[in-house]
Amino acid sequence: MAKNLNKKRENYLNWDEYFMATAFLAAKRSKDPCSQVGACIVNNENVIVGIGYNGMPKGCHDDDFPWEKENENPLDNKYYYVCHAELNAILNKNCADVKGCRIYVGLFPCNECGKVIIQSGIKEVIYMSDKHSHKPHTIASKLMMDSAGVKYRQFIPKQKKIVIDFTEINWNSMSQVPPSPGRNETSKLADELQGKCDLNL
Ligand SMILES: Nc1ccn([C@H]2C[C@H](O)[C@@H](COP(=O)(O)O)O2)c(=O)n1
Ligand SMILES: [Zn+2]
Repeated sequence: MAKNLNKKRENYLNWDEYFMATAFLAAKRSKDPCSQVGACIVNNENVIVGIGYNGMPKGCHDDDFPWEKENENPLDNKYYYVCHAELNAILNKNCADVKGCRIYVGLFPCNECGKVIIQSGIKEVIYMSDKHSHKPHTIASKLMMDSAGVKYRQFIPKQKKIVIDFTEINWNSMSQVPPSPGRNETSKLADELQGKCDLNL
């Protein structure tokens, strides 16, 4: 299918999709075998000012602390140790403060993160899943946010998946389709280079 190169692309990501996808990408860094959560903080100019994911504190090695969740000794479960994505995103901020910012996060923040969000001055939470909505830590978090005037809303994706394809950058600029399947990567790459640069490989 030929691209119309005179017109603006229409299927670009909107801001919510872009920032939620960024939070989900950050979650891919998590070592938690059960739940990978990412968070992305954005200022009023739609600039990302902090990113984080759930993980062990700095200096507490991933291999030395437990990832279990149901051990009868709480010291052998992850919960006392792991830093939540929202906390890490706030602590990782690359500006003086995050006052007036919004935070995109995969899971609705727990009460502890709710407190940190409120105290940091973040004004809006955009979350993907509210699967723990019935649990006291989520209810407490919402009670505090309601009282403190922190807004929250669920992100409803228009599309279920956003694909990142590292080979896309090599596709022919006149076509939206990837190189035809069934040939090895080297010959596809040669075709692309020839089409773009006429190198006569
Ligand atoms: N809003 C949230 C909720 C949870 N997390 C982290 C904390 C743990 O690493 C994991 C939850 O573990 P599970 O009980 O599902 O095994 O997710 C977070 O970072 N932010
Ligand atoms: Zn939390």
